[in-house]
Amino acid sequence: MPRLNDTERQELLSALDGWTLVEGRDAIRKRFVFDDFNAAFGWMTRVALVAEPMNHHPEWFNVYNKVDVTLSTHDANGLTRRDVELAQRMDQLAAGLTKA
Ligand SMILES: C[C@H](O)[C@H](O)[C@H]1CNC2=NC(N)=NC(=O)C2=N1
Repeated sequence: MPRLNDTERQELLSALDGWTLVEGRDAIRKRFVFDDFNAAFGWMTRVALVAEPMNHHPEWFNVYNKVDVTLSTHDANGLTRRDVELAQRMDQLAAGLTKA
């Protein structure tokens, strides 16, 4: 899986909602804030069930109602379409559950 080229970065990454580039690494990140731990962990569980068959796994850190997610493709040492796909699936699964 090739890393995103400059054109793809401009098109695909700018279309993502709330994801930002990580400094010093070719990766994107987003903080999801839920009502409580149950909502956060329920979402993480649903994401896990989507990520596993994609064979694409998030780096994430959860405290109570917050989940900090970093996406990058380790095999490519940077961002690929797989990261964009997983980011979109995460956003879909979080729709209506996250706080501003
Ligand atoms: C061997 C296995 O296919 C790889 O380690 C998979 C698993 N999950 C992965 N997840 C992510 N985020 N990037 C990868 O390159 C990756 N590779």
